[in-house]
Amino acid sequence: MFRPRPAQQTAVSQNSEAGPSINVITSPDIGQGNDVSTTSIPGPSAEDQSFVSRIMSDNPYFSAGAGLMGIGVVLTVLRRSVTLGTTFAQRRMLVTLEIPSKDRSYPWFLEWMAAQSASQVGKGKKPMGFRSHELAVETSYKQHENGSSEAVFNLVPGPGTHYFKYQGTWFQVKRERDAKLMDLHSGSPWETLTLTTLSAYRHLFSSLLTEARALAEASTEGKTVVYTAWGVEWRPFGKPRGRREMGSVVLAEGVSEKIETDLRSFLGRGKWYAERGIPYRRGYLLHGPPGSGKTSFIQALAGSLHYNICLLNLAERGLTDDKLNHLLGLVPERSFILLEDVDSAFSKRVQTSEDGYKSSVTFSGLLNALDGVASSEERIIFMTTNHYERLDPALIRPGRVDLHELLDDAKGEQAKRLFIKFYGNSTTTIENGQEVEKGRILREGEIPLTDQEVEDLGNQVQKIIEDEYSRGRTISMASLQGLFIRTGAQECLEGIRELCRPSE
Ligand SMILES: Nc1ncnc2c1ncn2[C@@H]1O[C@H](COP(=O)(O)OP(=O)(O)OP(=O)(O)O)[C@@H](O)[C@H]1O
Repeated sequence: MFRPRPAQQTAVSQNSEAGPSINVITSPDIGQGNDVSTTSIPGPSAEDQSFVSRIMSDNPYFSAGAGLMGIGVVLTVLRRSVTLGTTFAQRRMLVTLEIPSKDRSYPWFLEWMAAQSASQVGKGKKPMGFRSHELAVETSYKQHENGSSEAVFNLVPGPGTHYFKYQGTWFQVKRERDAKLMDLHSGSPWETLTLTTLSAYRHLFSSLLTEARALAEASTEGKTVVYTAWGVEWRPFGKPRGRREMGSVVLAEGVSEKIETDLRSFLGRGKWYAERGIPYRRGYLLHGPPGSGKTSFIQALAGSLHYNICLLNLAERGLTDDKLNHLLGLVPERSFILLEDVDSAFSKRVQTSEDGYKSSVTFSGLLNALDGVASSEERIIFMTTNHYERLDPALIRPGRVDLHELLDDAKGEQAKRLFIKFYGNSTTTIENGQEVEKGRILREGEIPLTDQEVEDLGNQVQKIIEDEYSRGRTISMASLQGLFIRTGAQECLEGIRELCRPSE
């Protein structure tokens, strides 16, 4: 039976060693008998490559793609090595210092940079300046001897990258502002300064920061810094103020000396307190009518002892017992804590203020904060009030308030001393921290009085005040000061009686 034979037959067989191979069975022309020849094509392993390369060399698209891919790989490797190399070099050769805006050295550094460029400008040189196109302005006020002040504009690096040279070495400063993060206390955006220089000069960081700190301290030297509470921390309020000389606050005889002596003796007894396990703190309460010199005296006393003042307003919005406690535990060194008008802080608390606000410091919270943890750290608290009678006895018991002192309306001899301070021929000022006697500056058209004339007029002032006092009328020291500023020595005598008021 005739069986038609396929002209060509393909079969796949398993090549035991080299994997599957394709056997192509080709038949010779019909009529040439049954001769069958078999050709074997190699499998994908060893032979695979020649197969792939054949396809690639035969196909121009494949070969071009492979070429491009190769270049891409090489470039990626190169790029990566450059990045790694740079990072490595940076790590080995450069050093960076980060100063966040929360750190105390942050304003010091900016002030230092401003001072560097300003001092160079002053000398008529090119500003030291930093190489930059992004500047920010810091305005400060310079006080002249005659009391007038002038605004000084200092250019500091704004957000961006800047370069400057310090002790012959280049530094890069990057000032970055975070648009999303905010300093909740100051309300200003979170910022970071990053200083970079060569590793070999890393020691210059500390000398640069030391210089910046010294500059900041020099600007407060001989001045009193007033701190106020910003959230849970103390921040300087305005520029440091020139010290007020003690003699400029005229109190009734012996009062000033009594408080000063008490405080000085306390300051020298830290060891004594520690040995007995007594908390090292002292409280003072100055009470009396408005304008009797309570705040002025505390300022002058702080200046004379080279102390600063932490001013706390108990009725402040957002102040809670916890915050108060925290703040009193973090008072900057050599500072008095000043609580003004302590009475009103608590009478307001019961009521609600006009805008419906209620402060959340409680009376017991204040007592706890005043007592604090029994610490060996020095704590000096001054409180003032116009209404002594309204104070809760718990607030002013010994241990919380150790010295109560009345600063009253003007007494006769007190008014005379103030008069002589204003119209006498010499006046005391503070220069380089020292009290210096100087001739008084006369106002325009004023004829100077002899010492005897000043004394006689002073006696008359004393007599008027005593006379008024016997009639139950008094005048505050602040009103007298105002009168002496406005009028001449003779003229003021007439004005005193008018300013006297029935005493409360
Ligand atoms: N005893 C004083 N000697 C010299 N100046 C005084 C005296 N008392 C008040 N003054 C002047 O009056 C002004 C107000 O004084 P100060 O604020 O110290 O008074 P105060 O007693 O704290 O008033 P208040 O109770 O209203 O807070 C200041 O400019 C101060 O110079």
